[in-house]
This record gives sequence, structure tokens and C-alpha cells, in this order.
Amino acid sequence: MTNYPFFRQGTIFVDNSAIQRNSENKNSLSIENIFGRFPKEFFQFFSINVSKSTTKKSSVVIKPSTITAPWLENEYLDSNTSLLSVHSIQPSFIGMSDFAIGLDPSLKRILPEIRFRLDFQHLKSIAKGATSTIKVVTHRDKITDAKIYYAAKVYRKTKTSHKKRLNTMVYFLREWSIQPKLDHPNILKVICPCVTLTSVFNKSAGFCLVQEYCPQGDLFKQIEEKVLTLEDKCCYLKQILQAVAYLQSQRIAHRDLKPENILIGRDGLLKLTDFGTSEIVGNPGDNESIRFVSGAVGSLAYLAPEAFHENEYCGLLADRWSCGILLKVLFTGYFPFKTSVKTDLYYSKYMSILTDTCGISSTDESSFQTEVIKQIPTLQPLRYIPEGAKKIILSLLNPDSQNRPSLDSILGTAWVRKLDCCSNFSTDHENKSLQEVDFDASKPITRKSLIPRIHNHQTLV
Ligand SMILES: Nc1ncnc2c1ncn2[C@@H]1O[C@H](COP(=O)(O)OP(=O)(O)OP(=O)(O)O)[C@@H](O)[C@H]1O
Repeated sequence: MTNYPFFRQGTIFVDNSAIQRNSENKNSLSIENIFGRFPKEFFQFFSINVSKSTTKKSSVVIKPSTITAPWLENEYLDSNTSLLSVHSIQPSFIGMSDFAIGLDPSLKRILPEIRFRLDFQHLKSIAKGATSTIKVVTHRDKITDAKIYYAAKVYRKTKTSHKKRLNTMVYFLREWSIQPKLDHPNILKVICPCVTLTSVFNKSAGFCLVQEYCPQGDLFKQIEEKVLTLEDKCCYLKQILQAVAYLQSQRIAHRDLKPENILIGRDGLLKLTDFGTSEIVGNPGDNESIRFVSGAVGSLAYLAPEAFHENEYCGLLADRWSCGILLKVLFTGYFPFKTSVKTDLYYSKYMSILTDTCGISSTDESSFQTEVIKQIPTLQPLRYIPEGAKKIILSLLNPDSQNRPSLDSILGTAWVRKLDCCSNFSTDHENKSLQEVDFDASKPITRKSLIPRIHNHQTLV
């Protein structure tokens, strides 16, 4: 049987809309394109003065040296590339040990449970992503003396090109401004953003996001190692749907849904992460003013077809497609298409069956499904998965974005409602013993090495 093998996907950014060239041929950030997409809390950390602005195609171009981040210790970008210049530092932000943390008082309002200063000890690096290195750090609680483990996502300082540096910066700012706002058991908790000072990490200060530590690594590993039972997969399907439904309700387009970005939490629950390419596309509850996104941003095999052929498209609907690919990979271990473009053999076949059978949303939905499964080798493994899961996957993989069902409607179907799903909503991830976190995410995973996970199954909906 021909199948598109499953392999780790890197995130791509083919999105030039955020970075523009100004009249002096220098890159500049456009307020509308970048900062317009951040929630208002963002402006509590950065003060923006437009020293000289030009209105061009309804966007204001910010000149270099006009965005200040007073909480930062030193200048992040040098004079040749300066877009951010940092003028002041408040002494209390300077950390005490080799890994230091600085929190703006306004951030404390958002994350009130975080103490002002924390000392972290660096243990080891466990993974490398496209923009960051993930390190395990510990903090000793002064009152209980318990050792608490966190994952620190340290953004790499790329020296290669100005544009790459800007991308990393934008990546950090997006994650930082979106992820801490989210509150859902299936979304990775961000403890706080911070700045690493002259430290064990590198010689100079850099951006970092302290997150809850997920010692069992990511979902990619579990799919690759084939350690999941059908019961696990059904439970995960429901958790993924819950996470994405929550994001859709918050009007956040994730834009990089894939197993590499789903971690297994210490409570055994899935935790969606990596909001570096995400966008806030509207206000919760407001269906009228959803802003479109542009560019082929994300990971190739998961990108919706419209990302390749439309200038602008709805990021929320594109996420539904990516969710369909993700679930297909979860159940079968293979991609359905290499990329959803006409030059892809199986995608073009999929499209032609769609035309012949008058589409997925036609009344005879099941005959379309039978036909694609029969004719497209990469979809044939769907025969062996539960009927309910098969229907969800194929309904999300609708090239007509408007006809992809909402995640809420899927969660409301009888099959999903009946699915048992882990629902340990405890946030007590900090009080686990040292032994429990001794599991090393960088080591290969086997069914035996998994923390014995008792499905805390409850039917939620
Ligand atoms: N909190 C965490 N606990 C344990 N492992 C983690 C954590 N965060 C990330 N990782 C591991 O590090 C890998 C890379 O993390 P992440 O995707 O956040 O980095 P990135 O630089 O944004 O990379 P990319 O854009 O390539 O996805 C993840 O796939 C996961 O295996």
C-alpha cells in the first residue's frame, strides 16, 4: 500500500505581510500588521511612540528606535537592525542567580499567582525547535522546599539575517501575548515570560518563556513509536477537539496544529502549545468581524488548500483542516497528502472524486466517503478506524472551507459525546515528586516507559 510517511514537520513562514521595507529600504514593522494583532495587554509591556510615521496602504510604518520595552535589561537588537531599543531598566527586574526572571508589575496582575522573583537552576536541554531550545529548569519552593520543574523555552538569537531575527522576535511576542491569556486544561500553561541574564545559557540576555514541564514529550513521539491503543487515540481525539474548539471560541487561529506541538502533560492530558505563528482574528463571541490571515504559515503537510491559493483566508477554518490531518495521522500514522495542492497525486484525485460525487456536503455523504477510501491509497487505512472518527476526519478535510463543521458541532455529536475522555482538570502539576519527573523527554519512549496513565475517563459533554 502506498502511503505518505509521517515525519517531523518544520514550521514555515511565507508571510511577508508583517515585515515591510520602508523608504530607506530598511525593514520595519507595521503597527497594523503586527501590533494590531496583539491583545491590549501587550501594550502594558511595550510603549510605542511613532516618531515619524507614514500612512501607506492604511498601515502606519514605525521607524526604528520607537518601540521601547522598559522591563528589558539591555538592547536586544543592535544599532544596525534596531527596531526595539530599550532605554530603561527597573532594578527590581534583575535576577539573582544564573537564571533570572523579571516580571513587569502589570504582568503580575495577569498572573497574580507568580511571585515576583524566582531563582531557577538550569538542568539540561531536552529539545530544539525551529526558533528555540527547550531546557528543563528547577525552582526550589522557599516554603515547602519542594523542587518544582519547569520547561524554559529559550529563543535562539539568530545572527544569520535581519529578517530571521525579526521572525524570532515576532514569534516570541506572539507566544508571549497569546498563550498566557488562555485557560484550558488542554492548552499548555505559560508560567511567565522572562529574560535570561548572563547565564549558563549564553553570554547575553535573551527572551525566554517559562512553561509547565511535560516530561513525556510530544504526541509525535507517541505516534511514531506506535505506543497508543485505540482507547488512547479516541481519548486524544476528544482532547484535541476540545483544545481547538476552545481556541476557535477565543477567535485564535493557531496556524501550526501538528503532533509536534501537542505535549503530554504530567496529568496525562494533552497540552497544545507553540503559538508563535498564531493570530488573534477577532473578539470572542463576535462572528461578524473575523479578520482574514495571509501566507503559507505552518507546516506543509497540515496546511489547508486555501493557504496555497488564496491571498487571504479564514485562519479559523484553515485550523479545522489542519485538525483533520492531525486526527488522520493520529489514527493511521500516515499523511493523507504531502501537500494539499493540485500537483499532489492523491490530493488531485481527492478533488476529482469530490467533483464526480458532487461534494462532501451532498446528501450522499457516505458514498463519497466510501469512494475516496476505495480509490485513494493514503486514505485506505481509515477503513480500520471507528466509523465516528472516520466521519469527523473526512468532514474536516473538506476543501470547501465554508463547509467544514465547527468543532463545537463535532463535540456535540452522539459518537463524540459518548467517548470516554480523560478529564483530570487538576492544575496541581507542581506538586509531583522528583521521581515522577525523572522521566526524560529526550529519551526514546516506549509503552513501558510511559508514566502509568490511568485514564481518568469521564464523559464531559
Ligand atoms: N513544556 C515542554 N515540556 C517538555 N517538552 C517540551 C516543552 N515545550 C516544548 N517541548 C519539546 O520541544 C519541542 C520544540 O518545542 P516548540 O515547538 O515549542 O519549539 P519551536 O522553536 O517553536 O519549534 P517549531 O517551530 O519547530 O515547532 C517540542 O516538539 C517538544 O518535543
